[in-house]
Amino acid sequence: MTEPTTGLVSGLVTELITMGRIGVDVYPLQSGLSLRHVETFGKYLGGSPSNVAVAAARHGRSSAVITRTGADPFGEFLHDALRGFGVDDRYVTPVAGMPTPVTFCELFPPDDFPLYFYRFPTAPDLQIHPEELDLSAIARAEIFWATVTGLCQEPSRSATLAALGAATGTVVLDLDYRPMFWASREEAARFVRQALPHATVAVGNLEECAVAVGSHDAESAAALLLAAGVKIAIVKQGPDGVLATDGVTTVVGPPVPVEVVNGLGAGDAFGGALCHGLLSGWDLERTVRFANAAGAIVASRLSCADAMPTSAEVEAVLELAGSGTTLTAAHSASLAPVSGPAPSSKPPESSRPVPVAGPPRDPGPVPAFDPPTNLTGERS
Ligand SMILES: Nc1ncnc2c1ncn2[C@@H]1O[C@H](COP(=O)(O)OP(=O)(O)O)[C@@H](O)[C@H]1O
Ligand SMILES: O=C(O)C[C@@H](O)C(O)C(=O)COP(=O)(O)O
Repeated sequence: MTEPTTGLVSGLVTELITMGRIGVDVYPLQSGLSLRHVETFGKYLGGSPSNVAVAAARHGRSSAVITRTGADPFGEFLHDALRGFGVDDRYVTPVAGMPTPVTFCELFPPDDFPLYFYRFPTAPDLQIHPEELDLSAIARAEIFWATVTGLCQEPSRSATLAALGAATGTVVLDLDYRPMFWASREEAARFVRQALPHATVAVGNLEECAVAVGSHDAESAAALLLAAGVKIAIVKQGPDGVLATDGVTTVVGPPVPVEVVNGLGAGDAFGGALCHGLLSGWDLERTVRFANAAGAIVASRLSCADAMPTSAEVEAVLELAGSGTTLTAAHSASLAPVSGPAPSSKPPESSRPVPVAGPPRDPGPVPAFDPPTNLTGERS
C-alpha cells in the first residue's frame, strides 16, 4: 500500500483503476423539497466509478479513473477535485463539443432520493474508445473496476469489454443498473451476461442482481452470480445491510444504524471500502463489516465523493455501532477529518442540508411562471 492519498501515482502499479462515468453532482442544500422549490445547491464530484476511486483513495489506496468530461469549466472542476482527493486523473480526457454532465437529486430521507441525470442523448464518459485505453496499465492494476452503465452505449461498451478482457488482477463488476440509460431491461441483461465471465467479484443491489441473474432474492441471486463464474458475489440491501458469499463462507452484514441524510453514494463508499479490504487481504467477514460501515457513513451525509470516510472514521463508527448507538448526522459530520485529501477550494461538508417545512412535495397548481426574456434573467 502507498502512503495515504497525497498525490498522483507515478511509476507505481496503481492498486485500483475504475472506469465509467463522471459528472458534477448538484445536490440540494434543502431536504424534503421537490427540485421545483429548492433554492440552494452544493457542487460535488460525482459519477459512481469516480466516487469509488475517491473512496479507495480515502483509505490510502492508489487509484485512477478512466473517464471523459466535457472541455468546459465543470470538466476542469472534476480534474481539480480528483487531484484534490489523491486520485490519478491521467486517464481523464476532454471531449470537444459535449458538456460535462450534471446530476441533481432530491432528498426525501430516509429512503427516497430521486436522481435527475442531465446526460442525454449521450455523455462524454460514454465516448471512451477501445483504442484509446492504456491496456497495459489496466492489466497491471491490482483491481480493475467496471460498471454495467459503461455497457449501455458504444463506443464505451466495446471499450469496457476490451478493458475487462485485458485486466489480469481482481476484476470487480459493479452491476450498477440505471434503467434510463438503456433501451430495455433485456438489453442490459444481455450485456451483463457478456461482462460477467470476466469478473472475479460482482456487486450490486437487489434490483441490479435481478437484472443480472433474474432473482430478487439475495441468497439465490448470490448463488446464481457464483454459478455465472464470479468468485465473490455481493448483494447490497441498503438499510438492510448486505449479503456476501464466496461459495464457502456466507456473510450477512447487518446494517450499521444511522440517521440518513442522503442514501446516494452509499454503494460507492461500500465499493471503495470493499477494494481496500480485498487489497488488504482481509477475510470476507472483516471486509463486509468495514464496507457496510463505510456505506452507512455516506448515507448519513449529503454528498457522495466528498463524504467518503477515511479508515479511521470507519473504525470509529464500527466501535459506536458495537455499543448499539445510532450514528447521527451531526456526529457523522464531526468525525470527518479537518485536513485531508479534499480539494482545498471546497467548502466544508455541511453536516446536513436544512430540512424545510416548505411547500409539500406536490403542491398542486401554482401561478404561471413568468419567464425571463433573456439569459441573464433580466426582463425587458
Ligand atoms: N440507510 C442505511 N443504513 C445503514 N446502512 C446503509 C444504509 N444505506 C446504505 N447502507 C450501507 O451501504 C451499502 C450500500 O448501499 P445500497 O443503498 O445498498 O447501495 P446502492 O447505493 O448501490 O444501491 C448497504 O449495503 C449498507 O451496508
Ligand atoms: O452515479 C452517478 O452518476 C451519480 C453519483 O454521484 C451518485 O450520486 C450516485 O447515485 C451514487 O451511486 P450509488 O452509490 O449507487 O448510490
